[in-house]
Amino acid sequence: MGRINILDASWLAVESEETSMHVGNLQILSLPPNASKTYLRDEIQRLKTAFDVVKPWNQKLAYPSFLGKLLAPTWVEDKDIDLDYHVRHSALPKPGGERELGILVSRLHSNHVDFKRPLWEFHIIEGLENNRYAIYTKMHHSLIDGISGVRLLQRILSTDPNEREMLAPWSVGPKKKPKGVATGHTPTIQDVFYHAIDAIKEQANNTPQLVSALSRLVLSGIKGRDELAAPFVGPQSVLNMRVKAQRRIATQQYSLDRLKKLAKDADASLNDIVLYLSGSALRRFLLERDCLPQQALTAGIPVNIRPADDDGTGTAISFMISSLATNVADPIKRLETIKESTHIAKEHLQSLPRNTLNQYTMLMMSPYILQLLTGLGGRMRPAFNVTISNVPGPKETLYYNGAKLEAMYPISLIAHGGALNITCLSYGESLNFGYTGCRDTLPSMQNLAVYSGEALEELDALISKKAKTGKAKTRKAKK
Ligand SMILES: CCCCC/C=C\C/C=C\CCCCCCCC(=O)SCCNC(=O)CCNC(=O)[C@H](O)C(C)(C)COP(=O)(O)OP(=O)(O)OC[C@H]1O[C@@H](n2cnc3c(N)ncnc32)[C@H](O)[C@@H]1OP(=O)(O)O
Ligand SMILES: CCCCCCCCCCCCCCCCO
Repeated sequence: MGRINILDASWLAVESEETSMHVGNLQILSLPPNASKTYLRDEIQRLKTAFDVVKPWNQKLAYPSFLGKLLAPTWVEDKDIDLDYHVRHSALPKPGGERELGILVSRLHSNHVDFKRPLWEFHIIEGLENNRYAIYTKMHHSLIDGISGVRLLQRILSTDPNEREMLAPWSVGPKKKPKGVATGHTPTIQDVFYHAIDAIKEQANNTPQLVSALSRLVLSGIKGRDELAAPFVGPQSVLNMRVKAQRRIATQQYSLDRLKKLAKDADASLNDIVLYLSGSALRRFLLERDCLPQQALTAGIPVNIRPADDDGTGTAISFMISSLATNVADPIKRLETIKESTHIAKEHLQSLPRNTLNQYTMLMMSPYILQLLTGLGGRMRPAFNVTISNVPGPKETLYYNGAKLEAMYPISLIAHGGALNITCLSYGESLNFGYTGCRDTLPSMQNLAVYSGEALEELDALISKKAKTGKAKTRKAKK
């Protein structure tokens, strides 16, 4: 892997005692038919003694020199990885339901990874009712994002329920690269300089487009000149103070087909529906606490900028910003406002050439990164009020050594000035929401999940009614 890219380096830079920058994945599996009593213990033993450990699982950080430390660390291979440390076995207290699992995973997600070792942990959790168990995997965001995570997962798991003797997750290599493609190398000090020079050269070549896109963002923020939601224009809210180290997680599952049908009927994108459900739940949640800002909350939405054929690691995301229309009481008008806002944000992002997206992202996010580095995060206007991320996951049912993957939920990160992250990840027929929040800011965060379910019922009913009224009017007009 060697040189670390600027986006990945940013996640490392803003890591702090209160803001760990790892992400996670919670999977629920059913035990294979006829699993022995020692199935999980045996499985863990097998995983801990895996012979090969490949990227990204064997990568640890190194600071090649004093100068390297100033610029960025590099990735080196840990040739003596201690799997007994990384692979953990836990059990749930009775009755071993979703509640007990949520409490345990909230605690596991609150702990930092060890920065002297490869930046991941793998937990097998037994004692989940109805013959099931769970896997919680944690990895630093500098090594993985939602899209690379899904691609990795698809290589590890199988669509064949009868496949056995499967490799440990950390032994599954990337797909073979075509000949002639450069692979990672041991980093040298020159790499650090070349990295900086490349970045400056690339930036100079693309300056006109970048300046134009950033000016539009800045002007829309200052003058409210167009409907493009800009960073640092969202209102202050209880979600945008400083956060503490402990996390709380909540989950929610919906039928993907139901949401897609609703999106079609409402002439919206699936992502608009995700934003609508999250914004509507937040509106109700904050209204009940008498702290809904008058101005609409904004969402920071990670956008995948990874090429379709890339199965590498690290981060390849940009951000767009959309209004959540939390100041609009009428549900249909709220959805229309969100649709308009995401339409403009997408068109803005698409106006940029692909090779400028990393620089654009860094320039857009750097004031926030600076806030975080200088301790001002959560003490000034937030970059956006809440992060809402939508990750397309595997469509097929997946298995590991005969154990069926029943469900999986994304668990993400938060930072000062943004106490809540909502990420959804599809799997098969379902869209699975993971809420990650600051434990102290959001004591009743599960309500957000409940309210988003109720917002869905309400919108479903309104859109069906609208469709029926429309049809009735057409029939009448025909007569
Ligand atoms: C046992 C071994 C264990 C090992 C575990 C190893 C690794 C862990 C595994 C997984 C890790 C997950 C960890 C989660 C970490 C979270 C951290 C992050 O969040 S990083 C940021 C990630 N986010 C992204 O990269 C964003 C990606 N999304 C996009 O870019 C989106 O496209 C969008 C910009 C948000 C929205 O785009 P658009 O407006 O164009 O979307 P539409 O709604 O119009 O959709 C277009 C098209 O796609 C379909 N769609 C949309 N969303 C989904 C979805 N979630 N699932 C399925 N399909 C989806 C939609 O229906 C449209 O389709 P069609 O055109 O056919 O109608
Ligand atoms: C890709 C740019 C890197 C930005 C670096 C750190 C800023 C921290 C912001 C945290 C809020 C965003 C969380 C998004 C998580 C999903 O990717």
